[in-house]
Amino acid sequence: MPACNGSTFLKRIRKLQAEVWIDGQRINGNICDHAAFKGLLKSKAKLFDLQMDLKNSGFMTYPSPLTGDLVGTSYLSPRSREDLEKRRLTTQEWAKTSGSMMGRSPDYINTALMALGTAWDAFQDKNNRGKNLKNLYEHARENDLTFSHTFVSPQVNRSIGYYEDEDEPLSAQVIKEKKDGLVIKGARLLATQGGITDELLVLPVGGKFIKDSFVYAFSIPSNTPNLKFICRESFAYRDSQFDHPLGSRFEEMDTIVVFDNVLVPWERIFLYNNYTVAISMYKESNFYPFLLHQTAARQVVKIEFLLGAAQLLVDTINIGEYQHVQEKVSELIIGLETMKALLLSSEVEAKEDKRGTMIPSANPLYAAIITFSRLYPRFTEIIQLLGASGLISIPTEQDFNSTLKDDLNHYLQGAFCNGEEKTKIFRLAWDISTSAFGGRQTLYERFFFGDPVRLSTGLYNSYSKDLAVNLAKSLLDK
Ligand SMILES: Cc1cc2nc3c(=O)[nH]c(=O)nc-3n(C[C@H](O)[C@H](O)[C@H](O)COP(=O)(O)OP(=O)(O)OC[C@H]3O[C@@H](n4cnc5c(N)ncnc54)[C@H](O)[C@@H]3O)c2cc1C
Repeated sequence: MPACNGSTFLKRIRKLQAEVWIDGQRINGNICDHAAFKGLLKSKAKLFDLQMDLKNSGFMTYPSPLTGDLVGTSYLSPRSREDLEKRRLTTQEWAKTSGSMMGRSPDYINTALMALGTAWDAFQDKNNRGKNLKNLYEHARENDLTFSHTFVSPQVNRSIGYYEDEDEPLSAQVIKEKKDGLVIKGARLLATQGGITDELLVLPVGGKFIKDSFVYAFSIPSNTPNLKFICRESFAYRDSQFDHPLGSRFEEMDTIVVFDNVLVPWERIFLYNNYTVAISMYKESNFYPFLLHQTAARQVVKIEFLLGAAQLLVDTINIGEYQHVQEKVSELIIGLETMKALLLSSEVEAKEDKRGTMIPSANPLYAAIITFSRLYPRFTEIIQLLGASGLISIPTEQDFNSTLKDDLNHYLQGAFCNGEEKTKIFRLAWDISTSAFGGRQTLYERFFFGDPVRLSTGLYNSYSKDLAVNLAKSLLDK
């Protein structure tokens, strides 16, 4: 089955029956109907329907190089700037359905698989691990699979000198080699959407003190025996779209992943005990530029959404004449235009690599992700500063369906609308900026791509500063 629609996707997830725990209980039955997941899964299903919509078929799908059947563009290995544009448009078309509140729409990890799978030869060894990766990429693309992923070890002790040396494994590690595969025991953080995607992609954790038993990468079905996903508290705590316009539809859930002696078949492993590959794999596959290109495309839509929400607040209580309000909204406009410029510049400066893959330029994309991790918390703050107490005077749908309706419509009216219309807008702004769902979004945009401090260090170390230094030097003695 190539590119699929929403109902095929939901059928697969329903059948999966992965071991997912929430509030101390293992989920039995249809996870697609569970209060914590049903909103998100319905929203994800709509993404698949959108890609199958004929009016989008020009850019959201392309003919598979294996079969000629249409497959999803997020799997497209770009050969030209036009391909990069197609990838960007696909991401943005999906992002618009949620105002980019679904950070893990399937295109995120599909992009990772595309990058790794295109460079499969770099993983090839006498055990055919590169071929395993190629098979994984093709299998995912041809079946339109969805993935969650993990590459962070438990946050136990992050000091520079810490070296895990416990009898009982903490970070997931290889504890046994068997005839049919590797046995993994221990935990990994933090798989967003863990247990509700077809597969879990497990990538090596970074760090200087990496042990042999940590040098592995594989993908396994989410329902692999002894693989547990432990959920945090759900932020989809009300069904009502009026009450929780975002949380009720786009709450993605984050999970701790526990490998309780999980057997990973050899054919699923594309890296094991090979430091050379572990160190070079991200650079060799252009993993980061591709993931950042998807990320920046999504984040552009997110700022646009926040800008729209901020302007709705301004209009609703008619505060647009104040200069500081104009300045605050302008901050969003400047952020949007900056992110758009960085994204497009990554495409203009794209270059072909030795495999003929068109690689977006990394520097503008690093600048974008680091900038965005600072902008986003400021933008949610601006929404709070503009909305003020209106963000908390937000009665529920039930209130508006009760005898209170007339009072609420009258006393909560806005400059040009009744109380119910105003509450709808302010509930949206509250769910962006102030609810538990909104708080998690802010944390997500700060950290999901890694610690922004260390990302800046990476940029400092990789950025060629010679031209700038020479320019400064040239002016020293004039
Ligand atoms: C909502 C959310 C969803 C996420 N989803 C996923 C997912 O699906 N898959 C996944 O793999 N990961 C996911 N992550 C995890 C993300 O990759 C990490 O948050 C990120 O890499 C930072 O690691 P950490 O959280 O362990 O923070 P830590 O590394 O523990 O950092 C904590 C603090 O210590 C400082 N610090 C620690 N070590 C150093 C150092 N060496 N140098 C300088 N400062 C240091 C940091 O700057 C920070 O202030 C998610 C995170 C969030 C918040």
